[in-house]
Order: sequence, then C-alpha cells, then structure tokens
Amino acid sequence: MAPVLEPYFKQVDSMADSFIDRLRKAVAIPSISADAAHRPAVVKMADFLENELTTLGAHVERRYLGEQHPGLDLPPVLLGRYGDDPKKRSILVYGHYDVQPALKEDGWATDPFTLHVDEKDRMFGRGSTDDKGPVLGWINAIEAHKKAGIEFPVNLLMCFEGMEESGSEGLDNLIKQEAQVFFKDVDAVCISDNYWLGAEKPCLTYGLRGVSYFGIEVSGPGQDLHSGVYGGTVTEPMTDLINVMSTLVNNKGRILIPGIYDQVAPVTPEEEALYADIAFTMQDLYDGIGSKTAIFDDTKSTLMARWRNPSLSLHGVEGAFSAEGAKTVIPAKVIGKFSIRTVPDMDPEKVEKLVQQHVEWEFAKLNSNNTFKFHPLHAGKWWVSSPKHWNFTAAAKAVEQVWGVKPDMTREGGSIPVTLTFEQQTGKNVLLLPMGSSTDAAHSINEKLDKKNYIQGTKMLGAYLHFVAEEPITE
Ligand SMILES: C[C@H](N)C(=O)N[C@@H](Cc1c[nH]cn1)C(=O)O
Ligand SMILES: [Zn+2]
Ligand SMILES: [Zn+2]
Repeated sequence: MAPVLEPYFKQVDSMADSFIDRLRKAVAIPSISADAAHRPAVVKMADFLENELTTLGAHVERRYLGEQHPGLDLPPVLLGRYGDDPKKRSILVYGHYDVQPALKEDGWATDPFTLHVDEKDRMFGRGSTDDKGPVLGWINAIEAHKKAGIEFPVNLLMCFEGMEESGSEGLDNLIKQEAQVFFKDVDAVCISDNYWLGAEKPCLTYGLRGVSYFGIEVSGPGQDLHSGVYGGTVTEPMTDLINVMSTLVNNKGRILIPGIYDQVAPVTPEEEALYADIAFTMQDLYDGIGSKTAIFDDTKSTLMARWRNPSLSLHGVEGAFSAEGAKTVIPAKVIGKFSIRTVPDMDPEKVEKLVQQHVEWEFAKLNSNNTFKFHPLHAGKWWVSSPKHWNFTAAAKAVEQVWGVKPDMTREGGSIPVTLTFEQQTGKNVLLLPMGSSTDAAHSINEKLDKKNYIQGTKMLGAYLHFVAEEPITE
C-alpha cells in the first residue's frame, strides 16, 4: 500500500461514527428539487454543505442561476476549492445535494428523512446513496486528511448542485461561463453519482444514457365531476390520456413511437465482445428490482437494454385520483408524465419532435373534444467516453487498494445531464466513480447506502486523489 494511504485509511475508520452523523444530518434535510414547496429545504442543504466545507477551510462561492419560473429561485450552485498549490494537480468533483421525492406512505419501512441504520449496517434514508453519501465522501476525505495531518494530494475543485434530479436547469450555462475561470486549471473530472452493477463488485463507469422528459396534458370539464352524475355524458380526460399513453411503449419495453430506433447506433463487434466479461448475473438484477419480473432472461440482453438501447418509462399522472379507497371522481385535467432514456446517436431535439408528432397524432385519432397540450419538461444528453485514460487508471488503483479487486468497466442506464458539458467545456477526461451498489434502491422506497460502502467509499475517493496526483499524464 502507498505509505500515506495506511494512516489515511486508519483515520477514516476511526471517524466512521462522525461521518455517519454527518450523513444523518444531511438526510434530515428534505432537499426535494421537484417540489417547489421544498425549495427552502434545498437551500438549507446548500447552507449545510457550505458550512461543512468552510469549517474545514475550503473556499466556497455560491452561484445563483436565476428563477426556475416567476417567483421560484433555482437553488444555488456551490463552487468550492480546497487547496491552491500550482505544483499540484487540480481535480474537479461534481455531485448533487437535491433528492427525489419521498413519502412514508409510498411504502417506506421507516421515515425517509430520518437515517435508520439496521442490524446489517444498512443506512436507510432518501439521498443516502443518491447523492448525499458520495458528496459527503469528498468532505469526509478532506476532514480525515486534516485530522491525520496528511498533506492533501491535489487541489480539489467542487461543483455541487441542487437541481440534478430535475434536469440540472441552468447548470450548463454556469459551466460554460466558468470553464475558463473557476474551472480553468482542471486536469480531470470525477463524479460519484451512480451505482455498482451488483452488490459486491466495484466498477468505473464510462457511459450514461440521456433523458428526455415529457408531460402530456388533457383537460375538458371546468372541475372534477361526480362519475355517477356525469359518467357516460362527458368526454373524460383520463380516458383520452390513457389511450394516448398506451401507444408509447409495449410491455416488452419496445418503444412504439415511429422513428425512435432509426437514430440508435448499431452494435459493433468490439462492443458485442465487452458484455461477456462483465461480472453481472440475473440474480443481481432480481436483487436490484426485488422480483424476477425481468423482460429478458439473459445478462447480455439485460445490459444492452440498460446501457445502449433507449427505453420509455411511464411515471405517473398528475391530477389523477391515486389515494386509497374508491373515490368516484372524473378528473377534469390530467397530465401524464413519461421519459425516454436516450443513447448514441440519438439527438434530443429530434426525439422531442418525434414524440410531439406521435402524441398529437394519436390524440387527433381519438376525435375528442377535450384539449391536448404537449410539454417537453427537460432533456439531458447521453455521454460515452473512453476508459483508457490516466484518470481511470488512477481510479482503478484506488478501487483495488480499497476493495482488493480490479473494477469492471461499465456504462450506466441513468443520466447525469451535465457530464457531457463538463467534458466538452473543460476539454478534460470525466470519470464516474460510484460508491453505492445496485441494491441501494435509488429513487425508490427504502433507499439506502451500506455503511461499508460509505466508509470504504470515503477511503476510495481519498485514495483516488492520491493516485490521480501521481499518475503520469499520457494524453
Ligand atoms: C444517475 C443519477 N444518480 C440520477 O439518478 N440521475 C437522474 C437524473 C434525472 C434527470 N431527470 C430527472 N432525474 C436520473 O437518471 O433519473
Ligand atoms: Zn437520482
Ligand atoms: Zn444522482
């Protein structure tokens, strides 16, 4: 082991309880970006991070991105710097401090905003793995170095945002503005915001799918109606909406919108060969989804469906009755929400046009007297890079040092909208270095991060900074 890593690892172990306490405080702040009513909590989470960082001696600047819509400010982006030594490399890390919505009634076993550590050392709470645990991992790494009196190996630049789960609105522009200012000395970029393929084997990630998110609105009656009094006499918005939504995708995952697959890059023999060597079993998938209701029964088709093929998911219907019991209502206005995960070489603008044409055509076919509106909500591009870069080599060494195995090289089915922007604007390599595992249930009920992944993950992030400081620059 590199001599300096041993005391660092010891220090991290000795501080495990206080790191968990830091995560407990962060999880307690319900920083849900999708819900305007929670915006003060998102800002509170920015305050919390700023305070943790400045207490450790980091320099932090808050950047304001303007309004999301009239009367609602976007949360601040935190730009941080720890160390300013021209002789050291500068590594930019990105993470997000907002979370997905969560309600106990959704089916959580415990309160989503109270960190609950069970007998298996699983730490349950919204944001534990996505992405508060990893963001705090960087802060923990700074603190452990400081406490152990170990010289920090790099200048650490940080970009933490509060809108990732809602399309990273405004951040692309900020990155463009800061590319030659705050980020001008960056040598490489690292993002810890995705997950291992299974529960045991770490990975490094070199690709993400994009996401294009849509709403389709159908309205008619002036207010919600009694279905006994008006059922059969009124054109029901929900019926129209379900008709249109049922034309988007079939239950084998095939997208039914004409033209969508025309843009998908063909599989090359080199890519085909990659799937054989990935440590991934169907049981890993079943563990992740909590059932055996998979579309495919082999790992290659499953990985291709997750990494390199588009998918369309139906997420929900705003305005629909969804509570327990049997309310006999005809909703007056409903908005169906769905998104398409996009892959090379799909162009978000073309995707949007195809979707709009399709849903408007399908609605027109219904000959309805209701009103139909199409809302493109947000779009983020896919990203694929090469893992043959010193940034990845350094991360692989860190993984091996901490976990004792060589990482798999993976792609990710999820999306981190600004990854491509960082790559294009800084002109530097971007690496995804996940902390959590496939069983963490990000975005789902009972999201968790294993204590082991958090503490070993903190070691891994710190070790990565040591290796990346030393790795010879080859491109
Ligand atoms: C992979 C990352 N942790 C994540 O969860 N990203 C989100 C981003 C997003 C975009 N629109 C809404 N959320 C995701 O992939 O869903
Ligand atoms: Zn997420
Ligand atoms: Zn995330």
